[in-house]
Amino acid sequence: MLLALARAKINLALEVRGRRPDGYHEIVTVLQSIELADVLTFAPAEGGLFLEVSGEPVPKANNLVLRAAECLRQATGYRGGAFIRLQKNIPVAAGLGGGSADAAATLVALNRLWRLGCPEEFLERLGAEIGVDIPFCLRGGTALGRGRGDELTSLPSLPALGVLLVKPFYGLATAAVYQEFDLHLHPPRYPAEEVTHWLYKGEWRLAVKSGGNMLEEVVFRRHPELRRLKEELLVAGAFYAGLSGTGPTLFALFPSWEEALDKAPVFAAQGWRVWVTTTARRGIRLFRGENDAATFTG
Ligand SMILES: C[C@@](CO)(OP(=O)(O)O)[C@H](O)COP(=O)(O)OP(=O)(O)OC[C@H]1O[C@@H](n2ccc(N)nc2=O)[C@H](O)[C@@H]1O
Ligand SMILES: Nc1ncnc2c1ncn2[C@@H]1O[C@H](COP(=O)(O)OP(=O)(O)O)[C@@H](O)[C@H]1O
Repeated sequence: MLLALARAKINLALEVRGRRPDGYHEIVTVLQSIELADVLTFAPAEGGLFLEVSGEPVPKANNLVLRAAECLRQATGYRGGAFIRLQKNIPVAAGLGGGSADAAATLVALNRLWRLGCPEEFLERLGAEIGVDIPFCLRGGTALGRGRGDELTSLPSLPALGVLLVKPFYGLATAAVYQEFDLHLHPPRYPAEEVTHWLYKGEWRLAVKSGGNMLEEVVFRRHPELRRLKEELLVAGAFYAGLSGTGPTLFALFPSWEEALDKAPVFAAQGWRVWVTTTARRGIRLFRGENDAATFTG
């Protein structure tokens, strides 16, 4: 049996440079892994792929875990199956890349469980066909994403900073936010370039403070409560506060986990969902466990 931790991501910066002929958007983004993670277990099975889900509500049908497993089987011609359990801790449709993290963990774990020996680059390419954030979730740490967001360059790591995640009870669909972005004119901004510049200089404080997300304006226009929330997170002393991906989660960066924890109750008391975590240097972690295939209910 294998156990995998699938870490979520935040976007320290996100620039949208325009639409591509393939319908996607050309973006430049700085992606950062965080310790908030889903937990998945994998055991061999005959006769197909079986998934059990607990925790945050996410549909089983068309789940990215099953999509990733099926893609790996098709790409390699492997015939065996797996029992997979997903304990969903990362909120869904939140801008935190939870589904991509699960798909990435599935590719890594099944590659090991099924002894396929696929190289990392192969898994990254396969992952990119399923979702553009999957290559980053495989690699983890801090990285610059170009193109659709899946052409990656690893960047110097941040120290372990405290991360306060604050989310409303609704989710937002990625495609809908990008579509809405196209309806408006946006002044060009280059936060990803700035963050990257300061990270290479070893100035992580300046790096995180120069972050920004060009999708924020369209999301804030429809959800002015999120604009106010961002202001309050900054007033609470965050180095930086902003929308992660297409949202609706806002993240705020603090010098330590304790300081992020200290601020959390204020926002929880206002009725937001909150999580306290830290930045992470890795994406997926794999552990070998006891063989408990027999205890699976499938
Ligand atoms: C915005 C970001 C930033 O990291 O993350 P999330 O907010 O989704 O977490 C990513 O660009 C999303 O990543 P991901 O959620 O994996 O996207 P996909 O499933 O591949 O694409 C969903 C849809 O979003 C739109 N899309 C996605 C990426 C991109 N560069 N341009 C787009 O226009 C397309 O309409 C696509 O069909
Ligand atoms: N394992 C999974 N975890 C989360 N979402 C999933 C999963 N499988 C499929 N989905 C679907 O993918 C969509 C995006 O989910 P998610 O990755 O959580 O959001 P985001 O792209 O905002 O980071 C949702 O509509 C959800 O129903």
